[in-house]
Amino acid sequence: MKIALAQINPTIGDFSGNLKKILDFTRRAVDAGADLTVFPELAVCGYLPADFLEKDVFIARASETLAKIAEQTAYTSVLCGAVLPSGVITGKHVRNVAALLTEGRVSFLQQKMLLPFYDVFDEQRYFEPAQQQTIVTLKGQPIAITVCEDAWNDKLYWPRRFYPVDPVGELMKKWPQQSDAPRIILNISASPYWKEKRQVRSEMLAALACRHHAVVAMCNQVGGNDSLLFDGTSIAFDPEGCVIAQAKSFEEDLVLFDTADRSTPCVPVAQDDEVAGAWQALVMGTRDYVRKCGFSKVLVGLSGGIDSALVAAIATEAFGADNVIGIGMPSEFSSSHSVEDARALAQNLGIRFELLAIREIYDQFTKVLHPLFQGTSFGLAEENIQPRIRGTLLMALSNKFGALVLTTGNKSEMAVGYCTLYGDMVGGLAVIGDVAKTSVYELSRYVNREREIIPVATIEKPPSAELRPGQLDTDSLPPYDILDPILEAYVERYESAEQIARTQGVDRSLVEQVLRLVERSEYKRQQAAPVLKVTRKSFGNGRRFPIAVKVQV
Ligand SMILES: Nc1ncnc2c1ncn2[C@@H]1O[C@H](COP(=O)(O)OP(=O)(O)OC[C@H]2O[C@@H]([n+]3cccc(C(=O)O)c3)[C@H](O)[C@@H]2O)[C@@H](O)[C@H]1O
Ligand SMILES: Nc1ncnc2c1ncn2[C@@H]1O[C@H](COP(=O)(O)OP(=O)(O)OP(=O)(O)O)[C@@H](O)[C@H]1O
Ligand SMILES: NC(=O)CC[C@H](N)C(=O)O
Repeated sequence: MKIALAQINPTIGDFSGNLKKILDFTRRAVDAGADLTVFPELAVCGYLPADFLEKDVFIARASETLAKIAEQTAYTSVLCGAVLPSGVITGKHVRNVAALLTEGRVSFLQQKMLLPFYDVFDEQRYFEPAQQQTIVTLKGQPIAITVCEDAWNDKLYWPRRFYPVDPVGELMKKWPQQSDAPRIILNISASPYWKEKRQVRSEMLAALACRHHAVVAMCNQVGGNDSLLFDGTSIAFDPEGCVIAQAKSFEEDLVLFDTADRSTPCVPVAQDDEVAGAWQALVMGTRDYVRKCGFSKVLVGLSGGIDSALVAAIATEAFGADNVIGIGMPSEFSSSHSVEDARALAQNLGIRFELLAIREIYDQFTKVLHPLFQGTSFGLAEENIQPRIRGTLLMALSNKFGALVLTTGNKSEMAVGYCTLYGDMVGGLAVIGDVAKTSVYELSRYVNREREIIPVATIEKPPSAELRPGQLDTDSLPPYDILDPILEAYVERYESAEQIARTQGVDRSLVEQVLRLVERSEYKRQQAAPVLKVTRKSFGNGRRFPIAVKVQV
């Protein structure tokens, strides 16, 4: 049997657009000789529509779309992720299903059994889990069908946690004894990216193929949906765990393999450069967020610093130089180099660069506030007026010209609250909000791999918010090479202060000071723009903490 993995980028709720994509890919797959074309989990409506799943009209449209796909692909067989009413009265009124479409109708449904509920996943909120798994036969070939998490109950992914049931094991027990056809496990997925995820995923699926002596093929969604970035990287393994087909990462793709063909040379799993991967993920996520929200142009405040430089480089790769505008807004505390460095970056990227003066506005603010502020000394209140003026100007430009403002804060700053609410936190998308400052440097060197795009001066100058004379980030924070490992251990791995101090050889009081900053700035993160997720644990709805707390770190 020839199977095609159709790795598509659906838009959540765009039933007609997703239908068109599914029909186009099916036609292309059949033209290439496919007997069965496989689409990702929830391909009909995109992953995850969240509370839209609670609206009857949404489910009705999803059901109608699935019926249209069946009708219009009657000339072949399709396996497609869909959502359907559950028909069971348990309080969860929908099912996450893999629908097999043959001869113009839904001929078989495999409902998802394991509903992930950790990190960014919240499927138990919506879906009715399957009670059982069934082997289906297509053209005389038995097939085991699973939906994403159903194949993930594996210690390679979860060193400490397992579900009590194993859908794949259950399916294999039901495999027809008399059949000498190859064992086939198909998995339709919406498996989001984080660094190293592709490695974990392919090791896990290869292990599954060997354990059950089966061909294992996974078709993954690609594209960005808000914070979630799907890398695609759909893949098929033979029963020895050799790769027999692999789709591209971060773009739509269609790959075919023959389940019985043992002549295909075993290709090694493509080795992924994680810095390049994160770059591609950020470009794709920025492009998809902005375009799926109906924008085509973006604005970035360019300070001459590295964060805004990296965000502008990502935006230029995503939209082309003509659609990115850099705005310089120096204040009296900006270094003389900041405008030169910002201008040099804009020139290297080929983007438009405009300067707006904030000095007079700042003076007006302080004049108006003077009667109330008099007798107090210059401090945070005055400092923060500057980013707030910049934020107001960027939003005015956004309103006038319909370009989305990109937020430039990195994960380290967001972790400790080193950013001004309603100031430099303005914007629709926190492009590098899951990139620690040390990784910002890594990515910037990657941007400059062939020629200097981000000026060397920008990379080499010590980080500074330039809100008061001679200010440096290190006045308030430990150096980033000490800060970032502490933050990673606390934010991503939930290690304790004692554990961090011991394993990193850092003074316990310094660790506690940093952890207190993290806890104290949760209110800022809950008001921040959505963050593109590129690590195992990012800020956003996969990391939920209350604000009004009194906790000991
Ligand atoms: N629990 C809570 N829930 C809701 N709101 C809460 C709150 N606690 C404080 N607040 C509010 O937040 C205010 C304090 O926050 P905010 O006004 O942002 O100001 P704040 O955090 O005090 O100051 C901003 C810090 O970020 C640094 N910064 C600013 C800009 C850029 C960069 C950079 O390097 O990129 C760094 C700056 O040097 C300074 O250290 C309080 O005055 C209060 O109104
Ligand atoms: N002079 C400026 N002109 C334009 N935008 C600015 C200026 N200063 C700050 N910004 C905007 O505010 C963001 C926060 O900048 P800030 O200088 O406080 O430190 P940062 O977080 O280290 O960022 P960067 O590395 O981009 O300077 C910048 O990324 C930029 O988008
Ligand atoms: N959609 C899903 O079931 C995704 C869960 C899976 N463990 C993943 O991260 O890829």
